Amino acid sequence: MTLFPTVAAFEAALEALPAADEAARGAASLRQTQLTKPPGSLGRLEDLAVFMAGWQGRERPRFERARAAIFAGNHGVAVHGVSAFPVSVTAQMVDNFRRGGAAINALADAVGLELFIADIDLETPTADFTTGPAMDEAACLAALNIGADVVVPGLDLLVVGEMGIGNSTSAAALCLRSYGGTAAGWVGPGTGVDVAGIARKIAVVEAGIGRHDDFLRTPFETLRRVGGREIVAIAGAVVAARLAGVPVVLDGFISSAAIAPIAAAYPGITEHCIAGHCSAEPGHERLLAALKLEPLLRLGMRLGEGSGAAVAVGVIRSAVAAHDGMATFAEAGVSVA
Ligand SMILES: O=C(O)c1ccc[n+]([C@@H]2O[C@H](COP(=O)([O-])O)[C@@H](O)[C@H]2O)c1
Ligand SMILES: Cc1cc2nc[nH]c2cc1C
Repeated sequence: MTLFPTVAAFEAALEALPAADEAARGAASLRQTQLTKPPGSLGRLEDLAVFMAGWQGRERPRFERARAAIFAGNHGVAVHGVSAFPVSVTAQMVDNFRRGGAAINALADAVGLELFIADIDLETPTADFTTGPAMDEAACLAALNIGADVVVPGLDLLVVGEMGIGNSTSAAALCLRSYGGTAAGWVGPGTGVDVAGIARKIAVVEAGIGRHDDFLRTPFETLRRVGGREIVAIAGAVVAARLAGVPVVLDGFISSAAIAPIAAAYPGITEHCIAGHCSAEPGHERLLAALKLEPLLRLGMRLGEGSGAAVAVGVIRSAVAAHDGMATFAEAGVSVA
């Protein structure tokens, strides 16, 4: 099924984002007060359980089927020497994901996440956005729908992650356009570029935003002109998950930047999202503040590929398990008086 057959369909979805189920949230909050613990003593686990209840629309959220969708794309701006690694690594890492040898394979296994890998036209990198739009409208719509398609019926939680050499430059451009500031404020080492590499990244971000400035008027246009296919797919997956009532765990700087153009125009897009962690990429802290998301974890990770979000899923799983498995005061015969 094509959830977003046209740009207008995508924009209509953004105008009508569904809200959480307040009755389910209320029932879950009440249950939290009845469980055998002092009120509030499970801290953020309590909020997570209520959050999951609200988006799933059930007092006792399920954790039977959780999926990590990892999108991969290649970037034309990589020709400017903005990454510490060659573009060929993107496809090689996708092979590694498929063979089970990457960090995300081990981390997804550890928390019971099924893994879905979508590599998008790796042999045809997006165009260099310093000279023209990264994608045409058809390619951008196709990527949105590749993302939307990962939201299959029956999912209880979706993790979004990415792999794409050069994509931290694209992410910085999306952040600059969405939230202002300076290119230097959003650019960081990514895979580990040196000071000269950071200067090249800043120049590329400035050139890209300068080149497209007048045309970056909608989330779609911003994603199309300075985004990348894996980034657009994440945006499509996050919006599709919202329409399906599936809570989302965002990974690092690039995954979070994928929704920045949408969030700048429609701040409510983050309501069904959890920031799994705050990565070591310096722009991520600033971006999460702009998105008004408090990260679950701060582990100094900067890998991408959904890895930090996968670790955070362990915490969310624990929150749901406590909410579902604990006895109430009445059941346990524990007297509060
Ligand atoms: O998730 C993050 O915050 C993160 C921070 C730095 C790098 N990465 C990963 O590294 C790649 C982007 O870095 P770069 O230097 O190639 O732009 C891409 O494959 C990301 O998954 C990811
Ligand atoms: C090896 C490698 C693995 C990655 N996983 C996500 N981004 C990555 C970038 C590199 C370079």
